[in-house]
Amino acid sequence: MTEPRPLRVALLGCGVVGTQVAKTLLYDQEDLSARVGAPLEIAGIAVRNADAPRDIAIPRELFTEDAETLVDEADVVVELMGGLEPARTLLLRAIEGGAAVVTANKALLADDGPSLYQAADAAGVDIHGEAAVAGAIPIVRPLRESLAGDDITRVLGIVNGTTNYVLDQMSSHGLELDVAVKQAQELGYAEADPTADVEGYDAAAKAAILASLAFHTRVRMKDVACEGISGVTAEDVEWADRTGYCVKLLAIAERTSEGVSARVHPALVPKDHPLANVRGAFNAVFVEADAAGPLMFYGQGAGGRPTSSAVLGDIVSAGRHRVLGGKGPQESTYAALPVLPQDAAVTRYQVRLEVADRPGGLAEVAGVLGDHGVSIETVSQTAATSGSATLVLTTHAAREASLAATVAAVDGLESVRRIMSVLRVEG
Ligand SMILES: NC(=O)c1ccc[n+]([C@@H]2O[C@H](COP(=O)([O-])OP(=O)(O)OC[C@H]3O[C@@H](n4cnc5c(N)ncnc54)[C@H](O)[C@@H]3O)[C@@H](O)[C@H]2O)c1
Ligand SMILES: N[C@@H](CCO)C(=O)O
Ligand code: NA
Repeated sequence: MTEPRPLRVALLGCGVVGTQVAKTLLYDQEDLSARVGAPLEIAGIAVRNADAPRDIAIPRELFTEDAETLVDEADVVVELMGGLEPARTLLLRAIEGGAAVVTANKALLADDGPSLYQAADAAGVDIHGEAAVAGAIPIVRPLRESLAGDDITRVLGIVNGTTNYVLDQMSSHGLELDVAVKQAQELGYAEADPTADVEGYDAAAKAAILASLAFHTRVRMKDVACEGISGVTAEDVEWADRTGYCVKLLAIAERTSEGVSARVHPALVPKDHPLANVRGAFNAVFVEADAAGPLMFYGQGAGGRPTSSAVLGDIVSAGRHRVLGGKGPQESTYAALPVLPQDAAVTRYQVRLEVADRPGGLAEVAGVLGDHGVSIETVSQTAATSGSATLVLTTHAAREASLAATVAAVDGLESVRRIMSVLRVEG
């Protein structure tokens, strides 16, 4: 039998994730090749500056500044640069040239996944993006393949390691938000511009990908209602703790009788809920499926080495298809369900107010909620400074739109000095 020809892997980008992928391809080459069924070789690594100082474990001759020529020579192109361009153009070039594509780029997949999937479909090549959602955790493949025979109703997850790390540090060590973000950058969790993490855009891209996979419906980044953690204060985290909750940035994708919705926002999660115990940069994704019931996926959602695990799994998968024939699953959007607007979301809320500590104040607030059809589940009042008190109300499930109108009306009451926070309660 003739020896299969080597598969040439082109890496685009050599940062936190790219460096780890390159090192494993070089040093675990024998095992990876055996799993693929053909020798895997690095064709080259495209970087901005081939002379920049880099990890000495990677031979210098692999670096090139000519990404286009490298793409044209490869069987599998692995994009680890991030950003929309030139990533999109290079991947389309790779696909059109007949190469399989692996990417960790959730921003690109959530913004323009359909063009890439359509191009891959037309060219008959694989496109894989396991690392794009929840880093090392296998979640894309389980949704696309293992659960393809079931109906998913809800996906609820902590999918951004940086913000989970930051909220955890604020809660357990009393750190300020910006100090904790710096640490997350140093640990290799944050995006090149950490605003994408802090403002929830990274989680929103992942929510769009999760919703698309779960509901067989095209959900793009622009469809996801997004609020990050920049408005979460040390006081919010402290009050959450006092009232039995943790603050977590959640990505939620839901199917209702009207359609599908996807949103990202900070939320209060009860301390006894498993999501409350997801610490540091770890991620967790809950999936509720009709027949399977609840499923939980948990693991490291960020960092070079954990993320490289998902990328390498995709490289092996794409390589196997090259050797054995066949190709990975295509995009599935046949259900084409309506994508619902943000104010259709229904959740419970915790509203914290500073009120004048005088008779009738609580009744006035309760009256406004009642007038707006928002029902109160629990209420507690704590005396604060002289003459004022902190009122913490938890509501039963209410529509986002009713709650917004209620909060505006409460703010207008004479007895209310300040709306301290309005946080959704999930889980
Ligand atoms: N770091 C993580 O924990 C993690 C986890 C999951 C997914 N991702 C995704 O993986 C991708 C890479 O992330 P990272 O953390 O390694 O980023 P990084 O910033 O550390 O690395 C990106 C590298 O690509 C290079 N690059 C950018 N544009 C280029 C161009 N035009 N030509 C050549 N090189 C170019 C940069 O110089 C940099 O070295 C991103 O899409 C990110 O969202 C990262
Ligand atoms: N910046 C991302 C990397 C993983 O996608 C995070 O913190 O989760
Ligand atoms: Na993953």
